[in-house]
Amino acid sequence: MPSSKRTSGCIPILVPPVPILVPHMSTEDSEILGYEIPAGTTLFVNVHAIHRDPALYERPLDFYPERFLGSEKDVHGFDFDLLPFGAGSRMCPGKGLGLAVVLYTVALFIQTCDLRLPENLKPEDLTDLIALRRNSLLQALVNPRIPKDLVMF
Ligand code: HEM
Repeated sequence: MPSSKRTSGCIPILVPPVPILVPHMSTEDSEILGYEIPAGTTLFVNVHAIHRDPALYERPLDFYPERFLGSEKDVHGFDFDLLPFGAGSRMCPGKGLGLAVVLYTVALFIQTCDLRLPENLKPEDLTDLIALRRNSLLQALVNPRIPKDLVMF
């Protein structure tokens, strides 16, 4: 599997950090789903809605990263149903750095800490928390399991 195909599952798609892409402008007259879009129209792409569309994703609201195992979809702007970094000439120029930082941070946490839920939370509550809905705080008990002088955060 080429390395570019391995990154899709790392990115939270349920609540994309940029839910509506930066404004794009159509450069020519076009028609999308029966809507006429004249050249020069300012367009807002609602990635938040695309990533929750049950026509595109089975069980879209579930935290279910395995959905990408064996999938050919990637986050590099060619699959228009998976656009955490946008697409085209205005696509996120920090994509490589963003992917590396997310991967590094998650790997560091898993390698160096035991993560547990507080007693008042059950694993099934985790879906809401991982989805980072605005009204719920992410709560976790974090215990370093390497010597304190090696902890870098
Ligand atoms: C996981 C991390 C990140 C995500 C999910 C993300 C997502 C996005 C998205 C969706 C856009 C709009 C693209 C479009 O409209 O087609 C964007 C634009 C942009 N991002 Fe990121 N980004 C991330 C990290 C970064 C980093 C690390 C940098 C800089 C070091 C960065 C700099 C920018 C800039 C400058 C734009 C505007 C590009 C333009 O308008 O031409 N991003 N980002």
